[in-house]
Amino acid sequence: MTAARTRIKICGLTREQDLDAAVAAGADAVGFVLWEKSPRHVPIARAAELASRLPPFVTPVLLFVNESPQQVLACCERVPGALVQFHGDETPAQCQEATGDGRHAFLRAARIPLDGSPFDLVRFASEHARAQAILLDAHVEGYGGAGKAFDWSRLPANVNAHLVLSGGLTPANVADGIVQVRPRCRTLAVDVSSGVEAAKGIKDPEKINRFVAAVRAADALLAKSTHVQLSAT
Ligand SMILES: O=C(O)c1ccccc1N[C@@H]1O[C@H](COP(=O)(O)O)[C@@H](O)[C@H]1O
Repeated sequence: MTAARTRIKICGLTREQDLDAAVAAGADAVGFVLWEKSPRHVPIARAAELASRLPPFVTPVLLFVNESPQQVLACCERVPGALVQFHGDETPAQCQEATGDGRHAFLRAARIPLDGSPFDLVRFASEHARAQAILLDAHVEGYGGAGKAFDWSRLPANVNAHLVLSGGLTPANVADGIVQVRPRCRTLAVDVSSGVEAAKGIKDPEKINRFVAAVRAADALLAKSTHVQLSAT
């Protein structure tokens, strides 16, 4: 399946005006970083307050790094309809326990080496088969949100999973990322934090708009090429 609309997640929100800008631009999901060591950290009460502004069909995502299952579950109770993002070293069993045995859907981040050393994504996706999607980020110190892109061309040709491409995406490179990664997976979403910021935790509405426009342009390009391929058969 290559012609579906690319879903968009804007992550690391800390302010009402940034959340509103993401929604107005057409984001499908917005992320709140609950890991205390992040410069974008928000306490759960603040995440819940921001999430309460969301209109229907925009999903709040709660990002954790190696958090206890009890705490993850308690946070999910505070944000109805939240999707969980595990961005640390969580095992499949820990993800399962922390989401109440499947009560809450979750994304599992795969951290792809930047130095070209091998990473078995097909195996990782199969080990984390209960994840709604596998989120791809660059392997960086501090777990994520570093604005670093890995080499997309090294991904396997066929990953039987829904993927979320992240790590160093910007309005300038996201279309290339979509064109390279979409054909390799079941469906593709993109996730951005640093690339639409004015400063850490502070988003730039103009960058958000340009990011969303670039995603839509890539979608249009792919739809056109799929149409050309279908007409030729
Ligand atoms: O945003 C953070 O500070 C963060 C901290 C720890 C783990 C993940 C974090 N952010 C996520 O990292 C990816 C890539 O972000 P970027 O666009 O390269 O800045 C994305 O999923 C963020 O949600």
